[in-house]
Amino acid sequence: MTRNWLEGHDTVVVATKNAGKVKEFAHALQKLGKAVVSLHDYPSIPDIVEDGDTFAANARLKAKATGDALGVPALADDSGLCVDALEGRPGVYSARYAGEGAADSANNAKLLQELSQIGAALAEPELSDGSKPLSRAQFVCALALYDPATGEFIEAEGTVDGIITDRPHGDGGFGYDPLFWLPQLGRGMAELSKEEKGAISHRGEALKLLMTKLGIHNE
Ligand SMILES: O=P(O)(O)OP(=O)(O)OP(=O)(O)OC[C@H]1O[C@@H](n2cnc3c(O)ncnc32)[C@H](O)[C@@H]1O
Ligand SMILES: [Mg+2]
Repeated sequence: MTRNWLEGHDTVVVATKNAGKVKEFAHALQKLGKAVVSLHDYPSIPDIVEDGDTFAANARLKAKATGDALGVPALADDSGLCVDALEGRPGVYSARYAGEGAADSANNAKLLQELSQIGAALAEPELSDGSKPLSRAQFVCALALYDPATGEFIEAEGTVDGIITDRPHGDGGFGYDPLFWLPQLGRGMAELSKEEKGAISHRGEALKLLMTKLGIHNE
């Protein structure tokens, strides 16, 4: 176990420009009495090039660039969707699947279009609303917490398995959530509250592991 790097910090810097991630971290860290600030609060930090080959490498890049710029510990999240029928794509390219700066809606449309092009279909019954299960998939989240004072990282990774369906379910969450069905719950990821998503998601799992590594017990 490492010392608790967040001790003495009422605010955690999360090295992200993704508003959906900010909301989820704010919700989770509020329970520890910590507020969250993000790259939206530091517009002078230059755009960080995410050119790592893995989620973990990109999370380290974002945490280091931000922590070094601000001189305080920074937490970064690199995450994405790995779809079995697409041999793990879009993976680390999830944010720019439909092009640089693509909106979530464009990425979701591209996912359905590619799966339809290759005729992806799971040999499983339709859902009760008639939507079709197209492929197994996994959300992955790599977290890196970086301390600029020592150059050290603490890292954690989480995953959640699900199924991509041919139509959306729910309008909560962000990103690919509307197309991600959780057969184990019989609900879509975008149908879950923040609390429910945090309890089962890739990000929730990674965060729990990170907190354990920091010696913080959050239950
Ligand atoms: O790099 P930052 O600034 O953190 O923001 P980003 O949106 O670019 O984040 P990533 O580079 O980690 O790319 C993650 C992609 O995967 C998607 N994604 C990540 N977590 C997700 C979740 O919990 N639910 C749905 N989609 C998710 C998200 O919408 C992005 O398209
Ligand atoms: Mg990104």
